[in-house]
Amino acid sequence: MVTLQNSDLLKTQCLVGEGWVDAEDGSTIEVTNPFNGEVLGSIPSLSQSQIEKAVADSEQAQISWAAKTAAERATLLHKWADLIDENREDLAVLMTAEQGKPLKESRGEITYANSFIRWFAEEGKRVYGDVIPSTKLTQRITVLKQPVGVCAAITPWNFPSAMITRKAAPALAAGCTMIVKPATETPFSALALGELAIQAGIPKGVLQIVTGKSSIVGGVLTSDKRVHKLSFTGSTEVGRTLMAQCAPTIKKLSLELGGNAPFIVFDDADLEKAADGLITAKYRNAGQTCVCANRIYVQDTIKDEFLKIFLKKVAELSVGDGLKEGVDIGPLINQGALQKVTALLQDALNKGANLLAGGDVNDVSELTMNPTVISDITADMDIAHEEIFGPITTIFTFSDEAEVIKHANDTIYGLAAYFYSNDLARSWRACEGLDYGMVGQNTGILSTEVAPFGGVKQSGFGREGSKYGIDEYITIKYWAQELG
Ligand SMILES: NC(=O)c1ccc[n+]([C@@H]2O[C@H](COP(=O)([O-])OP(=O)(O)OC[C@H]3O[C@@H](n4cnc5c(N)ncnc54)[C@H](O)[C@@H]3O)[C@@H](O)[C@H]2O)c1
Ligand SMILES: O=C[C@H](O)CS(=O)(=O)O
Repeated sequence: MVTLQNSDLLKTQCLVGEGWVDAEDGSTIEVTNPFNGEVLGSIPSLSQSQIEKAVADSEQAQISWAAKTAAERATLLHKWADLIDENREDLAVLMTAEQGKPLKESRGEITYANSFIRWFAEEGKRVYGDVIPSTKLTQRITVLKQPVGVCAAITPWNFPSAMITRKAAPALAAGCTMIVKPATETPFSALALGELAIQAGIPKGVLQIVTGKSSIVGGVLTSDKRVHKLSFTGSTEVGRTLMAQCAPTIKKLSLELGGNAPFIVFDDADLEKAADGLITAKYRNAGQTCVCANRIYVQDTIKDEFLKIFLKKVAELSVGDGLKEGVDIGPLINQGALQKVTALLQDALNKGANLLAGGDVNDVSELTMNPTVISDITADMDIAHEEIFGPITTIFTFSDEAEVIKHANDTIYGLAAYFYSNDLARSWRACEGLDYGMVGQNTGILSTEVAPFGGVKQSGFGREGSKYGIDEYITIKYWAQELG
């Protein structure tokens, strides 16, 4: 079990329009701690009719929620954020227990998740329309911006809180209501956020958190014509499925999908900073983030010097139970994840990659993989093309700038890319040449609520955070008035 200061935060029921409920047939899904396999509790597996009822309640609640002023909604959102701040340690402990990431990262995620609530509470007050000069003296043209209405969100396990508030905050600020289906691996973080939303005074039905079989919950949320928007964060494979399921009802979509980030170290880079940046970009959340450095391209003339610096830092990483202070790398989320990562590693080694560090499971737990580094990666290796989603650094070598940009872009994904260089002209060539939604220069982390987060190509579309994020939950209405 997990020990919390505020026991109200461990919710084992779903939050729907009528309040906290069990599955009508009593069915449940167990939730385990990936570090030690301990059962933390269980959550309901709601029925199709319960999800349909949630949609009806969301539609009803949206009428009065949208009738509030943006300032009134902001007050409630800030109260929600205040309660999240007050319960940050408990929320972090709950997240580490169900997801495995180190406590310091969980604390950081709660702060990051809360930043979206604070940001969009204020952005909701700036949903401005337009008055357009008409071509006729007797006509007036006005552009109104209004909330989309009932929205749905389906979110991943790797950021159990931030991926929810990155959607719910702009939706609620805009006057929409939202039904969230969190990953079944990490529901408690989502349900705790729901509890605090209710405590903040956000009316029942405005934010609902539902759990159950993905096919049942997702089947309703993607097909019900009363749901006007789906925001999905997860794998590209599932994104394709959900996009197709939403097509018959022409839903507004945001898709934040998979990544395959290149990380380029040019010969003019500060190698110490590049090594630090790569540690962050590769090993955060045990490599289980959509923006993790997946392919590391090091210019041949500085490769040996860079590897010497980097491998020293890798050796200093601490692997263990995320609930223990000082741990840098926790477990992978489940056996399937470990098997996928291990298979990618073995395939690379079988095809000639060199093992420079790690390569095995740490005996502290069945799912904790030691930080691993392999070099001499070639295009015939699966790891050169697939999203690794594990703590494996793959080192490629290059000589020519144009060549590396071409290789960096040779993927179906287009989420994040990174490069280290201090040359002005090269920086512009690299940033403009990299076909990605986000580019980090001389940094290994892009997470901030003030900038537009999202991808191109098969990493999806739509943007979250920034002044752009609220547009995903807004419709534009053009009003022509003939006064003559
Ligand atoms: N672009 C981003 O912002 C971003 C952020 C985090 C994770 N991701 C991506 O997510 C993936 C890892 O997360 P994951 O394993 O949870 O992804 P996933 O796609 O397996 O699952 C994501 C969510 O979708 C649900 N789901 C799965 N199949 C479904 C279906 N048929 N119908 C309805 N819902 C369904 C899951 O239960 C979960 O809630 C990686 O590819 C990662 O790159 C992307
Ligand atoms: O994995 C997905 C997250 O969006 C990464 S980040 O924390 O937003 O950078």
